[in-house]
Amino acid sequence: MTTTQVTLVQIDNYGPWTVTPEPRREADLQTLQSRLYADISQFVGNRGGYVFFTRFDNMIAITNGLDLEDHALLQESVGNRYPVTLSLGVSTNANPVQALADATGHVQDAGSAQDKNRRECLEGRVIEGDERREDDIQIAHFDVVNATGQYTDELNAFDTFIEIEQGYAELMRHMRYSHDSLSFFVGGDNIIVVCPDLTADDYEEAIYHVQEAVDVDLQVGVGRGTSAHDAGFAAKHALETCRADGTRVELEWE
Ligand SMILES: Nc1nc2c(ncn2[C@@H]2O[C@H](COP(=O)(O)OP(=O)(O)OP(=O)(O)O)[C@@H](O)[C@H]2O)c(=O)[nH]1
Repeated sequence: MTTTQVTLVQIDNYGPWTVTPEPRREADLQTLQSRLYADISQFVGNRGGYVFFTRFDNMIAITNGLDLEDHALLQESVGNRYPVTLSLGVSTNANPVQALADATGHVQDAGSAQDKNRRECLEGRVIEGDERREDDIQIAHFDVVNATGQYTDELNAFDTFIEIEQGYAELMRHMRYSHDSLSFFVGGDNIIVVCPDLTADDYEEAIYHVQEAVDVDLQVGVGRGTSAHDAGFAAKHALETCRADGTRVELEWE
């Protein structure tokens, strides 16, 4: 059974900061947000985790393998180098949506996202080292079948973007409400989904749903592992099997 450890990363009091003493240049905010994301991705990734940029002011990380000291070090390092600070909430659950809900609750209980007195809160619990198992994380790596031939080489870049985003929007809602899973667009035509113990039939059903709803054709490789990296890497290999064999769903462990 999966045990996903999820960390909500929230920039403290960011909204007011972006307009104090007057609105800041948008390009500077975009640069700050993408550099901060890159730094957090490197920190978490070096420890086997994944972080997804989501809204940039709130990011969601899969942190199996990171303990509370790691989280505190991330806060200290960002606080030393950026004009903003981070609050972190951590939780674990077999259901990734529930883990994220609990992690979010920890941060919300510490104060509003726009409370100037809430800074660098770190709340929650992590999986202890001796409780870690090989099937703690299940990750599905989806991509659009032949996105290059269907869209990239055919449509203008914005119309391609609309098609890919439509597929993402439909998949993310379906996986959230029908399969307790968290889906994240990661670039190109790729979507990484953090799942509980789903079966091949569940993935077939999701692909069929997206096809019917928005006419976007997906394939998926699924992997398991102790960390997000292990599971995600196995998922990438399974996706290569889809590409080689022309199949739509491949589970790395079957
Ligand atoms: N984040 C991420 N992006 C990827 C990955 N693989 C491919 N991409 C992106 O997806 C785009 C399209 O590449 P592919 O998915 O290989 O191309 P395709 O035309 O859909 O071909 P098939 O997937 O073989 O059907 C690339 O330009 C990259 O931006 C990956 O593992 N991770």
